[in-house]
Amino acid sequence: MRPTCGVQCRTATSASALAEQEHREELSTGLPITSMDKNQVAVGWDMKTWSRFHHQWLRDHCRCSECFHPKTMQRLVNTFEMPPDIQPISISSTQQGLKVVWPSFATAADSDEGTMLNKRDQQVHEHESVYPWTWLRRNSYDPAMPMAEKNKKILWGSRIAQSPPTVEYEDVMKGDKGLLKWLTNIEKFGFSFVSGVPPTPEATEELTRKIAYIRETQYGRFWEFTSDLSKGDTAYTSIALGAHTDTTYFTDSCGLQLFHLLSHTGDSTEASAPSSLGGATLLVDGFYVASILRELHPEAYKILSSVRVSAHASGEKDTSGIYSTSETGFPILQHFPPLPSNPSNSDSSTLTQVRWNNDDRSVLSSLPPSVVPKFYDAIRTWHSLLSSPDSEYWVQLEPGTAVIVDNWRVLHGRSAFTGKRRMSGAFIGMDEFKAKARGLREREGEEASSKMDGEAGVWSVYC
Ligand SMILES: C[N+](C)(C)CCCC[C@H](N)C(=O)O
Ligand SMILES: O=C(O)CCC(=O)C(=O)O
Repeated sequence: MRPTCGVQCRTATSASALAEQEHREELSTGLPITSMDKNQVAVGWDMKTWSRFHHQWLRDHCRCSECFHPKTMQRLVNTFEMPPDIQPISISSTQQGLKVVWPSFATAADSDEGTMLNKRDQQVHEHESVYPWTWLRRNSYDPAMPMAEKNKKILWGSRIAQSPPTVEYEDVMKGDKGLLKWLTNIEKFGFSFVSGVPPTPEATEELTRKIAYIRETQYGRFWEFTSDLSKGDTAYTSIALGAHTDTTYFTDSCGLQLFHLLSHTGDSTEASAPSSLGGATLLVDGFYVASILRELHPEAYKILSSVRVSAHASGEKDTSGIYSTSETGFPILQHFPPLPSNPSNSDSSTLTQVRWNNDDRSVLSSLPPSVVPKFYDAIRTWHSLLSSPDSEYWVQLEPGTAVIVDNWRVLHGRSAFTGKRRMSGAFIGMDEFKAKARGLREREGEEASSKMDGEAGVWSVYC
């Protein structure tokens, strides 16, 4: 017997009579007004704001437990068994959301021979879907109704030093609330300190894993490094490193990077103040600097947003081989959707990633000759803004305070140093970071109004 969709099914005649009665009610209940024609359902959010949803879109997006697996959150309804011209038997506004009664058709659950209903039974069992209003509004595509971004980015310059975003280690380790605060800091500012971290590799790794599993690279998983050239990269020296993002030579650059200075002592045995030994950390908000570049040097902005730059890492070529993006290259400033050739201030392209490491930049071999001088002018302008006192935030890390950066937005660097310096940290993938933040947010119930569990199925804001 085919499982029903967990709600009462009705025969066609009673459904339309009931819908008529419900329609009269909805006008008096302040619920969104609904109507339909042969292709779409219209939802009136207020007298001026309407959304339209194609019937097949609605049926394909039913989230009841028969159409959408309640645990795996994967589609079960067979999109391709659904008649392209499917039409509701009835629609109505309810407190729970838009209710639609559909004619039945075979679904994935029915594809198994043993459960196929005979034709008569199929006609009796309509299928009822309920679409929560907030889910519908968030997923409106005609027109699109993007919800106000909850955690708008806060761009910053050197003055962030006055009150840098910080969370307590204890809070992060204690539970979801503290962890979400940390991740929200990263979403807003592109970085966050964590104070009170035991200055050990073990505690630092455990802290990192509160977000997600570590992204392993040619440098290992969780790393401790010092100036011993144990790996073929200048990070393993004591020279100064200008503001850069890491792994520009990966198609998918690492999303987050955590740093925790475990110790820094002079060459001789007496104690020495870390600051006298150098090794200060530099942070720069690449989105802040890009916003200035776009405003003051639009031509340079366009070049950094269009020229495809390749990068490489070949310091471990005997073991990990040669990483290179020379086949494709990526723009220094990546947008979604891609920046149009003649960007206007009003265009909807959003800067999504800064990919900049001048030390790892490979041979420029694909630029038209006429563009070469313009490219150098553009990166010189970019570099001058990145390295301006207004952009640079210098901080002397100390054991006990870790810092994590969004490696797609915030550039980091360091001053040269002497003495024995042990830095530790790890990379985390951008997808893993975002997935964790979404999961915490849903669990925190911040989207409670968009989520409904129970008979009508499981509704999540994101899927
Ligand atoms: C962090 N750790 C020292 C392990 C690796 C540093 C990698 C630095 C490399 N030039 C890049 O930009 O990716
Ligand atoms: O040693 C540091 O403080 C930073 C090193 C660095 O820039 C990197 O690992 O990418």
